[in-house]
Amino acid sequence: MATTTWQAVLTWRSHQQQLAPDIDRQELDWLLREVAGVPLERQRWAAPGDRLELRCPLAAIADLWQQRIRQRCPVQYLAGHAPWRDLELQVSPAVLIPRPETELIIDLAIAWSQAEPARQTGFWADLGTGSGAIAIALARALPQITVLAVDVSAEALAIARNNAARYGLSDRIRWYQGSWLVPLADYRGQLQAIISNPPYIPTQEWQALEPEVRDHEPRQALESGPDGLEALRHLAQAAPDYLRSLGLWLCEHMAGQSTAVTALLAAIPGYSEIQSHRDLAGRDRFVSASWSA
Ligand SMILES: C[S@@+](CC[C@H](N)C(=O)[O-])C[C@H]1O[C@@H](n2cnc3c(N)ncnc32)[C@H](O)[C@@H]1O
Repeated sequence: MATTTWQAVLTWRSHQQQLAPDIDRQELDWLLREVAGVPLERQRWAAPGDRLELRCPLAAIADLWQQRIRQRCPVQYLAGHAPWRDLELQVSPAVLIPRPETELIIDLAIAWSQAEPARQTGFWADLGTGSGAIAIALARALPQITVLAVDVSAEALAIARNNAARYGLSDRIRWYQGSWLVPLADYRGQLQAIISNPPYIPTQEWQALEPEVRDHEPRQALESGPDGLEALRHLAQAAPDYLRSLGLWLCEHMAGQSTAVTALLAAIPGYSEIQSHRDLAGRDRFVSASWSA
């Protein structure tokens, strides 16, 4: 704990903002709130001399801010957690920082499940679980399902397990390390739904990403071959062996890949009701399909 005044915090904040005029000032405020516990929303009612108890000295936030500026490290990694839907998830450079647009995949899955009570049961797979965001949100929204969460990264799975434990979901999610559906051989023909936000960035575009992403987030969470479709192609081809009849295939993809992903599914006999879905910015970002054995 550290004691200071509002005036000291606001003077310090203005100085730190000037050190990095190109970085959105909300990122510094986020660190002040999330790491030091500064209640910035109360600022307008505070007098300059009012005292404030901080969780850590401002010097510690200054160190983090320097890492943000010099190393271009995302603030979520510096704080060690990220907000996502109504969750607060532990993150580290071993996992992708869960993105706001991915929140919609949960709404799409819930909407599908509401058409029939039977869909709200059984085994649902989250392939490439990362921080566990999708697995945890699905388990919370659908209390009768069991989620099978897979990732190739053991470090990511350790973080995902911690996150699930924090929400009391350890007995609702089973964890598997391995490639996509390979660890789920025991569930062939039984999956109610396969949900995934796989890597989908073409190799050339990965190289051109901003340093916050390219130099800090795991490459295997982002890049997926020359056309960005390697993982999605594999998931389209492998899923039919694992889905039960009328099961759901639902994946996120990059903006601009919608036609290619729907074509991948349409080329495989048995997929029907192939649909594109938009994110809140109006871009096609998800494809769903029903599998008929
Ligand atoms: C785009 S991230 C998604 C993470 C998380 N689901 C989310 O939405 O924030 C893709 C994830 O797929 C995992 N992954 C990459 N290749 C994989 C493979 N062959 N099998 C299983 N998981 C894989 C990565 O480790 C990463 O966690």
